[in-house]
Amino acid sequence: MTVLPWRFLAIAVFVPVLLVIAAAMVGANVGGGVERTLIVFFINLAAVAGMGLYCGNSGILSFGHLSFMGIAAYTSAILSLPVAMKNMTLPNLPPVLAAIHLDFVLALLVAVAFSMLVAYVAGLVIARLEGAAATIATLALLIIVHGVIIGARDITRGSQSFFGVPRETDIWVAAAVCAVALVIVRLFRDSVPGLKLRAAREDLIAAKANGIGVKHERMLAWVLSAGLVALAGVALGHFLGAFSPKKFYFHDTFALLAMLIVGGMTTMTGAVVGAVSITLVSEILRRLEGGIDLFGYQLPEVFGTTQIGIGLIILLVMFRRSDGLAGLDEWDERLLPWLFRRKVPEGDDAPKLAATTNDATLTAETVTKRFAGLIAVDKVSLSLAPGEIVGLIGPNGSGKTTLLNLISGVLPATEGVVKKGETVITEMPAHRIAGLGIARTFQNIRLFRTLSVRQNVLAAALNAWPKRSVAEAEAASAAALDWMGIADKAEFKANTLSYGDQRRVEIARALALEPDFLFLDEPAAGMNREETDALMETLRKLRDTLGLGLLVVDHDLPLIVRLCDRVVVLNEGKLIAEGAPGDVQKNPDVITAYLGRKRQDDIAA
Ligand SMILES: Nc1ncnc2c1ncn2[C@@H]1O[C@H](COP(=O)(O)OP(=O)(O)OP(=O)(O)O)[C@@H](O)[C@H]1O
Repeated sequence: MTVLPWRFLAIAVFVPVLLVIAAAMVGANVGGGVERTLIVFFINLAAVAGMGLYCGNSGILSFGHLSFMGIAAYTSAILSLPVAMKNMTLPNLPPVLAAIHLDFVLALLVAVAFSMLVAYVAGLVIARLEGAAATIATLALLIIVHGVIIGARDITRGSQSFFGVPRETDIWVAAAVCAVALVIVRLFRDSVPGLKLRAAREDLIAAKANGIGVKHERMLAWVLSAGLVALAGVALGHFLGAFSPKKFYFHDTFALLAMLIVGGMTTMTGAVVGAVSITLVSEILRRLEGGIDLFGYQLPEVFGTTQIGIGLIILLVMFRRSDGLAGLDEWDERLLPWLFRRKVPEGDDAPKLAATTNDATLTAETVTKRFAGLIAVDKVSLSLAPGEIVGLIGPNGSGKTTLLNLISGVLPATEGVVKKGETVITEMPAHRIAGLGIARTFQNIRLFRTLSVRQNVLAAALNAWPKRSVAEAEAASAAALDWMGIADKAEFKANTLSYGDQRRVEIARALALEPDFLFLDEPAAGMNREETDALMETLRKLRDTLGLGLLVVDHDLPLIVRLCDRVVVLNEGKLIAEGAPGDVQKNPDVITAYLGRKRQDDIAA
C-alpha cells in the first residue's frame, strides 16, 4: 500500500528505468570495456539500492548485506551448474544438490528466495536491534556467512575459486536487475511501511507515542533489501563465471557502502548518484594506480590509490554534505514538487475529525516511578474523564512530564496501575497505548524532522484504531492540519517551520490519531500571548466539538486557570492538591510549594 497515488509514483520510477534502458542500449552497441563496466555498474547499483532500502528507511547502517550477495551467488551457481561439471569439480556434493540442474531463471528465483529466508532468520535478531547494536550485528552476520562459505568446502570449494558458472548475465539481464531494484526501492519509500520506518528513523520515541510500531516494518525492509542484494549477487555470479568467498567480504562491502554513503542512503536517487560517482572515480583512479603517461612523463604505479581516493571522497562528503550528494529528497520530490501537492476538498466536503464515542475514564492508580535513588513520581493517582480538561502543574522537576510518560507508556511505571475504563494499559508498549486512543505531544518538540508536515501527520493517522485506509488517514490528516491552522504548510519540511508552528504540527499529529484523550506537555511554550490565546480557543473547541479529554501541563498559570475544569498539583513527585482552578490557586500548600513566598504575597495583594 503506497501513501502516494500510483500515477505519481509511476512518473517517479519511469525516468530512472528509462535511463537504465538507454544506458543499456548504448552499452550493447558500443560493446567491449564500456559494456563490461556498465554491467558491473548496473549490478552494483542494484545492490546499493537494495542496501539503501533497509539502511535508508531504518537509519541503520548495515555491513552484512554482502553476505546475501554471496549466499545467492553460490546458491544459484550450484543449482545451475551442469551435473557433469558438478561431478568433476564438486565430487563430495550432497546427492540432492549433485543431481539438480536448474535453468538460470529458476536458479535465480530459488537463490533469491533462499537468501530472503536466511535474512528472515537473521532478522529475528537483527531487525529487533536499534542503532549501533544493529550495525554491529550485521557485521557479525557478514563474518559468520563468510566463515560458513569457507567451511562448507564440499559445496562451495571453500576459499578456492568456484568456477564454471554459466555466464547468463549480459547487459540486458544486468539492466533488468537494476531496474527492478530501483522500482522496488522507490515504491517502498512511499509505501505505508516505508513512511512509518522513516518516521521512526527520525524519532523513535515520538513514533511509538504516535502508534507506530516498527517491528514488522523493519523486518519487511530487511528481508526485501536482502532479496534485492541477492538478485544482484546472482547476476554478478553469472557475469563473472568464477568467484571466491572474498568477493563477498570486506573489500566489496566497503565499495558498496562508499556508494551508499557518498550518494545518500535515504533515497533511490542517492543510490544512483553514489554508484555513478564512485564508479567514475574508481575507473579514473584505477588507471592512475597502474601508472600513466602524463604529457611524456611516466607517473609511477601507486598501489592503493583507489582505496585512498574513495576514502577521501567519503571524508569530504561527510564533511560538506553529511546526507550524501543527493541529500534527503528523491529527484522527483526535488524537481516536480507540484506532484506532491494535494487538493483537499473545502466547504461542506472538507474532511472532518470524528467526535470520540469513548465513555471510559482514564485512571492512574498510585503510580510510582523511581530513577535509581530518585522518586520522580510518588504514588500519584489521577483521573481524566471524556470531555474534561485537567491541568497538571507543579514546580520544575516535580514529576509532571514523568507522569505523562508513565501514562502514555513512554516509560514503564515502577509501581501502580493505569487503566482506560477497565482495560489495564500499564504493561502495554507505547504504540499500542496510542492506538487505544491516548495521544500526546512532548515538552521538547519531537517531530519527524526531515519529513513534510503532511507526512508527519499521516504517519500517525495511519495507526488509528480500528484500522483505516490510506485515503481515510489522509482525510484525517488534512482535518487535523486544518484544526491547527497549518494546512497551508502541509508540504513544508517540519524542521523548516517556526517554533510555534512546530508545536501546532505536533498537536495536529496527535489529533490525526483521532484520540479519546490528548496529553499536551507545555503546548504554549515558545508562543506569544496572541498565539497562546488562539491555542486555548482551539483546545476548548476541540473538547467541545470532539469530546476529547485533555491533560495539559504548562507553567503558564493564567492559561491553566482559564482553560481547565480541574487542576492537579505535583510537588517533589507527590500529589499535593487537586480541585477547581480557583480553589487550587488559594491552597496554601500549593502557594508555598509551587508559587513561593514572594508570589504568595503578590496573589494576596
Ligand atoms: N530518565 C530519567 N532519569 C533520571 N531522572 C529523571 C529522568 N527523567 C526525569 N528525571 C528526574 O525526575 C524528576 C522529575 O522530572 P520531570 O521532568 O518529570 O519534572 P517536570 O515536573 O516535568 O519538570 P519541568 O517542569 O522542568 O519539565 C526530576 O528530578 C528529573 O531530573
